[in-house]
Amino acid sequence: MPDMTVTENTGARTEEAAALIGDARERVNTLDDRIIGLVQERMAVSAVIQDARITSGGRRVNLSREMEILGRYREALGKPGTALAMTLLELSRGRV
Ligand SMILES: O=C(O)C(=O)C[C@]1(C(=O)O)C=C[C@@H](O)C=C1
Repeated sequence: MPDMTVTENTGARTEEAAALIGDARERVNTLDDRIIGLVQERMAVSAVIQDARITSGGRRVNLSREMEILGRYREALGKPGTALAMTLLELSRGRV
């Protein structure tokens, strides 16, 4: 009889699978922490660019640059990459 506390948490049906999933979930959590940190770092760098542009008399948004970024993410990750890039842009410059 498998340990139900472990298998309920992971959805696994064997102890072996539950252990593997537990380890892999730790790695996913570590990666997510790093991704969140990188997103926050991206937001801060983007704010520096936007402030410089606005202070110099320009506009917050630069559409041609956004198209370039959307293209990079789409090329690397496909259609969901475009959605991810749009979310990153919204986090970085707010809604337009
Ligand atoms: O690259 C710029 O010029 C930025 O202002 C940064 C950034 C971004 O977060 O990627 C933010 C707003 C612009 O519309 C385009 C891109």
